[in-house]
Amino acid sequence: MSDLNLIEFHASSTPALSGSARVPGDKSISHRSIMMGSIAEGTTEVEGFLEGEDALATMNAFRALGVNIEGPDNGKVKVHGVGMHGLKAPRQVLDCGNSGTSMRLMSGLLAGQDFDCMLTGDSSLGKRPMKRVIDPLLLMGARIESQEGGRPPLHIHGRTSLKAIDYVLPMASAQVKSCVLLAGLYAEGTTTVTEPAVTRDHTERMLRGFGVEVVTDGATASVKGGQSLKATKIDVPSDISSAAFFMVAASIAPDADITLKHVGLNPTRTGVIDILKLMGANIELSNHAEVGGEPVADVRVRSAALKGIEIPESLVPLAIDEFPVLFVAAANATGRTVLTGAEELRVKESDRIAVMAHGLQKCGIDAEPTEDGMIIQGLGQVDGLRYKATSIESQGDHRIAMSFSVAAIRAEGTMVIHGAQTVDTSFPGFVALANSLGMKVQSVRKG
Ligand SMILES: O=C(O)C1=C[C@@H](OP(=O)(O)O)[C@@H](O)[C@H](O)C1
Ligand SMILES: C=C(OP(=O)(O)O)C(=O)O
Repeated sequence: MSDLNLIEFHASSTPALSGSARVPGDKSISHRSIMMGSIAEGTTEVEGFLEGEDALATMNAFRALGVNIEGPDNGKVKVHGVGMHGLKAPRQVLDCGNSGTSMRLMSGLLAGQDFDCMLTGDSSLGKRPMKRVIDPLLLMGARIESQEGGRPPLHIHGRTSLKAIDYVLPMASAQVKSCVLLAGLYAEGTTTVTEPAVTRDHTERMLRGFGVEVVTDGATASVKGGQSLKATKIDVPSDISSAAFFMVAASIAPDADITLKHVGLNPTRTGVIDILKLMGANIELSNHAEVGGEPVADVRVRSAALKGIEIPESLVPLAIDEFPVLFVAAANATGRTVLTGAEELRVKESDRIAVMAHGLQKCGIDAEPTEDGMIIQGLGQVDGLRYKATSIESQGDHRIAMSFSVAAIRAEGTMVIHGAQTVDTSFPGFVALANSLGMKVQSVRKG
């Protein structure tokens, strides 16, 4: 489905953005609420669950594993946990759709079950590397078969005797860290993961919320096998990765003042705010609170004269999903923006370096892809429209479709974005919300 052109976005420029909005729930936390709720004892109640295709793929997979899950109903979900050893062999292949998080985290959780299962996904997921989770799981004693080069589908053979490992992650990946920690719950001994740079820590936080002891010490997280999870309540904050589109939109629009409500501000996710502030963005936080172990706040963003910067590499994993839209910010900044140390962008739903550079070049922007990043010569704060609108292929990647909808704010003409149905993976209702803030995005059904 991801390769088809079922929906086109027609996006055009707008001078002003105003109002306030609450973007949907955090995708990473929504996935984890289903996974941990399923293996917990008791009923976990979730609020603010993201009803996007990725999180729904995780939900359907756990239903196929015998878990009774009620909802989603306006973001409310009830997961009737079956306990650590209550999952059942699925009768069908588990379809992870477009979602790397589903496949990588579920691999860890399923490696220690006493049944076999198959994990598959769409054509975008079919190209993504799974060797990064297979390698540590094999070290733990799991039995997993994959396609050539460690690609999906994955065949996970039941194995109830995993052994704990001390694993140093070869790349900064919260998905791999989480996969190993979830497998560690089923292993004999204490499993330790060390990361080369700070990555999102929702798994560690949520495991603690379910009563599991997770020991963290600097770059290392450890979990002892054989612990059980106790059901809890989870309030999912708004997804900062979805809010990021409007942070950039309001920064580059000539006359903008918007507020994004109840945004998750876990410090392992706030790189986008730090980077935009370094570029000169006008961002203010208020109403700080904590929900279910995760910090949240309202984020007010006003127009600003952005300037190009060298993005500090330490911020890369903390903003990993926001680079497509940060490239749009850079295109509208004065001077050169340089991103390095971001080779992980090449193995997301699309090669986000190649696809974004190509699209920006089609708009007439000087964007030079490098092996691990991009160099963008921003067009700066000239009045009026900055570059030309063009036609963009989403390449099965929601963040590409939404980033070019934002780029249209400063483009001359109508940006036509093909295959835009992919935004439903992470941001159902994107078009309505964007238009409510003053953006001009039309969703056109094809065929
Ligand atoms: O753990 C998670 O929920 C995620 C981790 C990141 O992936 P990597 O672990 O591959 O960096 C991110 O890109 C993805 O959208 C969600
Ligand atoms: C990379 C992403 O997700 P996933 O890896 O779960 O497909 C994303 O949402 O940008």
